[in-house]
Amino acid sequence: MDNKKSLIAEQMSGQRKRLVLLTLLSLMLGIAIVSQAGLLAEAVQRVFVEKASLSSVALLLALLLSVMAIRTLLLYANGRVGLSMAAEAKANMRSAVLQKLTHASMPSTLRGQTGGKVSVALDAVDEADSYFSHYMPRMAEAAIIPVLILVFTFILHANTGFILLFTAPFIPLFMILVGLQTKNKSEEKYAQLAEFSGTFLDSLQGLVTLKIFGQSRRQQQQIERSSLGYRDATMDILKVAFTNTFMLESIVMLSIGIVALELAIQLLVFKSMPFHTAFLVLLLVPEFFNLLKNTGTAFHSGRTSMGAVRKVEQMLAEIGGGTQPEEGQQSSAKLLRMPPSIALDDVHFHYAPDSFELKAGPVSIGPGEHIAIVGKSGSGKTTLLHLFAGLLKPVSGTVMVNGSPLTEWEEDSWFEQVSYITQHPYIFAGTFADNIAIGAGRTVSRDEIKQAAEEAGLSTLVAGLEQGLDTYVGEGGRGLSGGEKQRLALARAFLKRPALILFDEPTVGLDLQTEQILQSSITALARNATMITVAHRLYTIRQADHILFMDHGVLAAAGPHEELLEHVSQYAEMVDIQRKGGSA
Ligand SMILES: Nc1ncnc2c1ncn2[C@@H]1O[C@H](COP(=O)(O)OP(=O)(O)OP(=O)(O)O)[C@@H](O)[C@H]1O
Repeated sequence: MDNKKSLIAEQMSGQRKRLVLLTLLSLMLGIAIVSQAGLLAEAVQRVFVEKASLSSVALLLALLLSVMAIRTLLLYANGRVGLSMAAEAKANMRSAVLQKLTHASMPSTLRGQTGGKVSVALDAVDEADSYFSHYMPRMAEAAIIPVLILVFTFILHANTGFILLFTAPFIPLFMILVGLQTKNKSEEKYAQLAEFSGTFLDSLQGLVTLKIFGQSRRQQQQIERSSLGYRDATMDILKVAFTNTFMLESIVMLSIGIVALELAIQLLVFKSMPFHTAFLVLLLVPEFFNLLKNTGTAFHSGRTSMGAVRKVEQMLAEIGGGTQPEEGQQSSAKLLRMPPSIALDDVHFHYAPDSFELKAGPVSIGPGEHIAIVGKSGSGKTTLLHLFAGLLKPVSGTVMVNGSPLTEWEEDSWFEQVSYITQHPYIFAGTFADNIAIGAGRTVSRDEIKQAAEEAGLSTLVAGLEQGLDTYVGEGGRGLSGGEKQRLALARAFLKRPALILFDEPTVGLDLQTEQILQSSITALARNATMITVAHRLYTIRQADHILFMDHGVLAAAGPHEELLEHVSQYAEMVDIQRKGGSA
């Protein structure tokens, strides 16, 4: 997406046809308003001044009724066009946010508070609605109809034309002043809402921790503070809105009063104009000001929307493109489903310029080899695993897969080959079966899901549940232990049959039986795959073909276990500690 062009301008340029339609509808509406006033003035003139019979004006009244009906229809059509513009724009903005989040590099996606992002993606995008459904239709009307009425009034009675010409500019002038103030306030409101949502979600997720540390009262006060901040920001906007309405009403009343006074003087004192003309002008003037007044209100909500859209733009800019390759630069080369060879060619990575740095390479992993990454806590094991997975992009150097840079392989075909079993797999709100099925990336039969659950050692657990595979898990559902979650992630992997397995071995001690189930399932899964494990258990380390030993972000040594034991003293020390402690 081109960030230099504003999000609203981008949406508008995609909706040119609807904009033309809005302009045409507004023109027709203007003609209907003038015709309605003309017909009404004519009917009143004939019935009340010329005392014509009701039957002689029947045709005129029928015509008047049809024009009124047409005017209503045109207003409805105008609203419909605005609503469809808003629906399309909101859908586009949400998909832009989602696309950015899914395609940006992992660190930039994770930056900032989740609650804040949710509030921007939902509430701020929703607020953009009124720009398209309200502001744009009113602006199209304001650009055409008042001009039409003004020209017509000048033709009928030049004095009124001059009064309108003199008083009307106060309305847009006032709108601009108020609008500028509202835009900043609205941006402030969305910043406050994002902060409030972020604090609230954080507190909900960390409720147990807060309770244990006796911090729930402090957090409650913080929520209260951010909710009051949001309230104040909203009240500020409402204050501006009420002042705006009051001022607009005053200007309109005053202007209509001046016109009415001038008409009365012309009609009664100077007797220089016929009743028909005076009445017609008096019908048109409120229409003129009503339109401008509606535009004023629309302008206010338009500016509020623009503030919300600015928040969406800011979030898109903050997520940024990361180190994602440009579109078109990505190759369409598809990987074949077979264990890949992976190599690191002097890879250098950091999360931010002055943060943790990782240097690794050259490293070469053959197809089907099983690798263990070991090292102290914080030495960069998980970061290295993410670099292998392509979840993080190196700052310099290259990750090679089957002899070509990883970026040259089609991203989808790469992730189709990979299964990543983290220590804390994410369980989506849904049934056991749904959660296992997402591993396949295709529609799978109930039998396949059952089979995968069995292979991952989940069948005893599932059999003990009243609703079996249809039990709700994840948020709002039945809770799962760490070991159960990892087995569920394994079941996903069994459905997928990956060519590359990335495994973050649990650091917490699982009971012997669970550990054995996990171990034998992983071994079965890895039979025909390349596997890279962040290893904490001596057993896993010994079983690996090669060990990558990380020390303070640097790949300090690589080779088979026995060789490292013999030649790398720090490695030997670490293994010794593990042997004494059982596991790291
Ligand atoms: N998203 C991030 N942004 C900035 N720094 C990070 C980020 N993730 C991790 N780090 C830092 O990078 C360093 C390496 O982290 P990493 O998770 O790779 O270590 P590890 O060896 O896997 O540790 P452990 O065994 O404790 O899980 C740590 O100092 C950590 O604080």
